Amino acid sequence: MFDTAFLDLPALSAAGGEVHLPGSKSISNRVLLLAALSSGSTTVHDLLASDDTRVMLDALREIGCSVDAAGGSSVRITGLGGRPPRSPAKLFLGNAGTAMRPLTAALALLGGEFELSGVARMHERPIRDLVDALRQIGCRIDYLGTDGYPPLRIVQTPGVPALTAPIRVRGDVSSQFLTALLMALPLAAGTQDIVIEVLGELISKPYIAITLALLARFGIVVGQQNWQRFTIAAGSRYQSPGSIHVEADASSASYFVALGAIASSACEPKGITLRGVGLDSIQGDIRFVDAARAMGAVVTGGPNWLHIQRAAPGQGWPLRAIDMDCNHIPDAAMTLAVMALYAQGSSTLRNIASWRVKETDRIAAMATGLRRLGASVEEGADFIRITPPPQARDWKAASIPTFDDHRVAMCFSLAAFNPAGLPVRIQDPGCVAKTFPDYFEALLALAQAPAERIPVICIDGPTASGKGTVAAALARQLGYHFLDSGAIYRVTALAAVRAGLAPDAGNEARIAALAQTLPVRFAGDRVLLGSDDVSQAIRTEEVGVNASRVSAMPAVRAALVALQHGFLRLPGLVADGRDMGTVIFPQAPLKIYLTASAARRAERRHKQLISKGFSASIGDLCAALQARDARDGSRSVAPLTPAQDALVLDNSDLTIDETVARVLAEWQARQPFAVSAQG
Ligand SMILES: O=C(O)C1=C[C@@H](OP(=O)(O)O)[C@@H](O)[C@H](O)C1
Ligand SMILES: C=C(OP(=O)(O)O)C(=O)O
Repeated sequence: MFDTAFLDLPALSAAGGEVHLPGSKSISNRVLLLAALSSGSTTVHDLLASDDTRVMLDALREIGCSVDAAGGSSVRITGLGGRPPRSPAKLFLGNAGTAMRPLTAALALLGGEFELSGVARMHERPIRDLVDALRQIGCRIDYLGTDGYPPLRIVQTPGVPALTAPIRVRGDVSSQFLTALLMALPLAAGTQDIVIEVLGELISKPYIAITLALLARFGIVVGQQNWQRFTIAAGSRYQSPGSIHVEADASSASYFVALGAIASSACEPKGITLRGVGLDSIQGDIRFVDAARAMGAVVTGGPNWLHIQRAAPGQGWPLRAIDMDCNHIPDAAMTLAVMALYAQGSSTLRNIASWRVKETDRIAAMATGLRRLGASVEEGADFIRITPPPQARDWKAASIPTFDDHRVAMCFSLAAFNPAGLPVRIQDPGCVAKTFPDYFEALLALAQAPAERIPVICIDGPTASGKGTVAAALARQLGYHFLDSGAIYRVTALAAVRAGLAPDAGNEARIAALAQTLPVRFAGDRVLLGSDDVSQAIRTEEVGVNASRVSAMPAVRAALVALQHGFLRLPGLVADGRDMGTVIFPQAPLKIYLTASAARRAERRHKQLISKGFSASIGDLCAALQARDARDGSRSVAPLTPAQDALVLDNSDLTIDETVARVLAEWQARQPFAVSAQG
């Protein structure tokens, strides 16, 4: 997951390949709660692992259900099965509507003392309609903060309330209130039919269809008339299906359907294939496919797969503008707002008032981001109209605020396909953890950009200048890949010695041949040679000396060029070494030559050695450093010297953090975004 302050996506040019999407949030959290209300255990396969399901699982544990890992993405839930929940309990439910609303109803009916809270935004998301419905049947629920919003306290004596009259609930703010009642009220359906009546127009109806489909899987049949009257038959009992599979998330699919619709396919495989969800999904957001087709996308599909391709020019590309009632696909419709940037004419998305009370005010958030990109946007209480930038030159390089809303972050990544070739900055990309923690990894695995558009920061410099530490920290802060070219020379030296080749001039050709196909891989902090973890082995003094010798061999350096170029991948690279800016990435937009006085570097090395328990003399270390500088600076091939366009940064009097901050400031100053990193 990218948990950086921002993620800069370079302009993307094409996309293709296959992705298996994570599980549906709406199905996962419903199944978890239904399993918790059943007797015995239920194994849930392909469960979504994200913030929303984590808070639900934590809550279920807290109230006394057992939750056991069952291999891979499966968990086994042992339900309460008629036992009272453990109480008192305080439950933190993050920003998960699918946890807050259904748990409120279930716990109010089960009885006990509970406090339900969430993140600050959850305390601004309405819950009054549900609380009013539950109070009608005698449940005691108090507001702990603002009336009508979480946090809530439930203090309920156990025992099922007697329900005679129909229970009424408003359906025009969120369908989750009705879902919550439908999932909880079977607890009270022992000897009586339970009738729920919806007041006002029910929104987001397909989510009620998901609820009914999953209740049926747990043995509860609900009759419904016109989405207004729902009847749970007397004698209904939750019966675990034993095991259940979660479909992939149809809302998450929308970003990849859109990707297929707007990105060209430069090479095979053509288009985007999605696995795990398909045309017969029980999730209403699968209807996003119809909207994407109406805009021009070429979509084919089967029971659990979809394939999407961009239409031929003039036949759906550029996309067609649409005017659509989006009430049935409230989440996926946000993706249409970004697709509208690639359409001819203005697109209007209507009947989306609920956007204003979700993770953020989504109509306002989408309008902000779209305007920053150069679109004209009109917004009303329940609609948004988007007119794309008239010409490629009217697009702007934008820093997109995401307001802690996963969908805002995911949607706007698609703006990186803009015809102006501009990068897009997504602020706080980690907010996708709500439903799709690895979204950006999945996107970047499919997206392509020409090598010259992928940014590289080169950090070259002499030994003990701190370049490795600085480069690694920068890569972490930017979410970029990291090339430790020194480690590559060390691995080459190790591999040569292991192959019986002493690092002598006579073996240059053989070592170069070995370097050509060196099976080196970096996995997090580990360095692998084939399947062998050599992270420790390459750090010995002896390997260091040998690395210096092989690195002076022109044929070896030449053999390692392609391997180093291979590290240049989306979204960008920080490369640390001695010839990154001069030889390997001469086109890099930022080259830093990091140095410090020999005396300061000797001191640093001395501290390092002492901390590892070795004794050393600063004088000797200083002399050794100077000798190494002279050797590196005078070798015939790729001598250590600043590139002509490098910025020489002497960090003799700077800490590592200060050095990183300086380089980052240089990088930021070179970015085209009109708005600052945080703004
Ligand atoms: O029941 C559900 O799983 C959901 C219902 C929808 O909310 P509303 O009914 O508030 O529109 C949707 O936006 C949300 O992401 C999930
Ligand atoms: C509205 C959403 O979430 P929640 O389940 O918290 O309502 C969403 O995921 O877009």
